[in-house]
Amino acid sequence: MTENRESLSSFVEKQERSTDYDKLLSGKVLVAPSEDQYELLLTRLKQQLGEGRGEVILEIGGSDDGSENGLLEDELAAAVATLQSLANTLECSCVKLRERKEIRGSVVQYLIRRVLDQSDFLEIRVAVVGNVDAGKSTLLGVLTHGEMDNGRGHARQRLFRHKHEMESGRTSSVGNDILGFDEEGNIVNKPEHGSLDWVKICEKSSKVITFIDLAGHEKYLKTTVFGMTGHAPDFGMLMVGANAGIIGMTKEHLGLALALSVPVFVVVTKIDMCPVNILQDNLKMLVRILKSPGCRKVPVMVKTPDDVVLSATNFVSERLCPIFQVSNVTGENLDLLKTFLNLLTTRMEYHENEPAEFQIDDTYSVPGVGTVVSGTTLKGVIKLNDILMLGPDPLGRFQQIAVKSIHRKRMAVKEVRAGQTASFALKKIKRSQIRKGMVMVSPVLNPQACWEFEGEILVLHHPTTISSRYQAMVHCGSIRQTASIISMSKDCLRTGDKALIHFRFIKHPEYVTPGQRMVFREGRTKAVGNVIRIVSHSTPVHQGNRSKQNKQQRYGGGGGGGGGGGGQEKQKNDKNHVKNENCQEEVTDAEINENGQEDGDDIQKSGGSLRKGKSRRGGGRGKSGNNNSSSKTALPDVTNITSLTVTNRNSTAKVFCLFFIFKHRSFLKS
Ligand SMILES: Nc1nc2c(ncn2[C@@H]2O[C@H](COP(=O)(O)OP(=O)(O)OP(=O)(O)O)[C@@H](O)[C@H]2O)c(=O)[nH]1
Repeated sequence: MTENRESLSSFVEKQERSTDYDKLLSGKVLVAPSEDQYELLLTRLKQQLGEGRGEVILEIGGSDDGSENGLLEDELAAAVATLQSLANTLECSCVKLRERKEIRGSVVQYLIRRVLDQSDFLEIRVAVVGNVDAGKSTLLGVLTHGEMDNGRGHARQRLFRHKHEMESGRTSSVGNDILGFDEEGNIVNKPEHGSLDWVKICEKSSKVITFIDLAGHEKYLKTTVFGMTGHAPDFGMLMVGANAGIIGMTKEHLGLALALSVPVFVVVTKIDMCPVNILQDNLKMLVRILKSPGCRKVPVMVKTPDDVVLSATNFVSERLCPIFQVSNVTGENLDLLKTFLNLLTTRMEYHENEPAEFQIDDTYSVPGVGTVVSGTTLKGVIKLNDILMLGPDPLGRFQQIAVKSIHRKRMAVKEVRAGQTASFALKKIKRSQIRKGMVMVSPVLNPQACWEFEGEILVLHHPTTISSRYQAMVHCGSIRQTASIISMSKDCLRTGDKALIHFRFIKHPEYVTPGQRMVFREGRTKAVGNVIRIVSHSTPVHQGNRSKQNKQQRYGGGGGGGGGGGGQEKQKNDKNHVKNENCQEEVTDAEINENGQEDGDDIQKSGGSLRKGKSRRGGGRGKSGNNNSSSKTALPDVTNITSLTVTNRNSTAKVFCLFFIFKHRSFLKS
């Protein structure tokens, strides 16, 4: 505990020294400002609110150089009155968070939060990860519904979205749950008959925390990675069961958050049922892992309201890792966690003045409304009736689309800004024409899809070596598609190696932009990096030219750099690719299946493409074959698999013919 305090205070000291501490708003000038000083204070506070997207935490009476060791009682009262007047002028609330005594007097921290109109609120996204049974869904149920758990899965029942989740008690899809805070920091969630009215929550909230509830089981890892990349979380909440400790997927999920530079805080659950010695051992192990050279975090146990404010105000740094110990059954320490969530501020920089960019992470068909897409606005502002370019389709084309209506957390709004998630109802388009990973962007961007791109990646884990022709799943924003390595800046890659890699998507072109973070993954093999360069791709214009164009795209004509292959292989691939173009609906179907039902993780073999998960699961729908064909067809390196399958199919056909002839020999003779 003492060690913990030391690490937190030394971390905070370093942070404060390294940042340009705002003496104006924290200093004595607040006690009795002149008219000019008041104007200056107003301008500075406005600026800080802008930087903090509508809120800021201010400290009065302290300074980093020790020149002001707190304010006397009457000074403090005057300073607080000035701050409150400034807040009122800017239509903000002013809530006291914490007070401490220094040599001379008090140092106080205040939360200044802009009072927004009913249709607006600050949005923070928290991805909830951790091993199966760590208590993720239970904690979210308890936080959002305000009712304790019974230790036997009572609280999580409200959050499950599928019958099989109810039955198995396991989350399999990406879920969204919201927790609203008003300007004073009070929770506004008020369940009525067990369910929450999202619109009411949003209307009453100044800040809404969206929890992206991810699956803990390894077989749903692909969905979990999608949640981390496609839903653009601001923070990661890593859940650890007190009695189980760091087991199963915990390290994998922590590694993923680190790889994607998502700041993580840890919540240790079930402290009510864990013997003290086991809890201590597991905490020691957790701290050791967080401090290890691979993580380089500064773990801090959050035990008091003071710790909460300190860790929340310093959490913008990726290095600090607050640890909470809670019980979903007794409610112990849940208040600390709630206060912490209320104080979280978004870490991402969003560019509202740039042309609009929206990434689609889900599609729906709503009766009476039509096709609806949901996702995150990455840049710009999107307004009702705006015309955007939607794409790329399987041929890499974009089409104009009009925004019919906009919802933020189920609440109808007129516009949505960068950093906010939203759902759009679209005019004149079928759901089957849209898939996850597509984007809607401003026409001024003149968007181009690409088959190939260059990325700089670091291999975090691979049991052997990665070489050209290796295939794995690329996760990049909400894009999730297998890509093959065309060439690399090194002959082969092992764990820890970094290289510049030329990738090629195997199914259809995608919209990727330089600088985007990406994960390249196959089972537990994982590499992370950034998109460096797009290898441009000329979009086919005429349907009639499809087959020729595709041939060109696949073999370098359209984008250059495609792998070689014999003439026969080319023909085979080309034929199969034409089939691919028509598989849009099937792709969408498969995606729905992944999100909604059992989500078998794609397991792909090096140099081949054996999609275990999908083919196993997709059988029921009778469409899985196409998935196989699309992966088989795309690249020369998988032709061995293709010919193998074809041979197998031929031999099956031969056996069937022989059986048929044998069975009906008498009839055939006659
Ligand atoms: N005693 C006790 N039980 C808890 C606590 N938190 C969760 N549980 C129980 O632990 C079990 C597993 O909780 P879940 O919330 O389903 O775990 P999960 O991490 O969401 O699991 P997946 O959805 O499969 O990833 C349930 O039976 C909960 O009632 C806690 O703080 N104390």
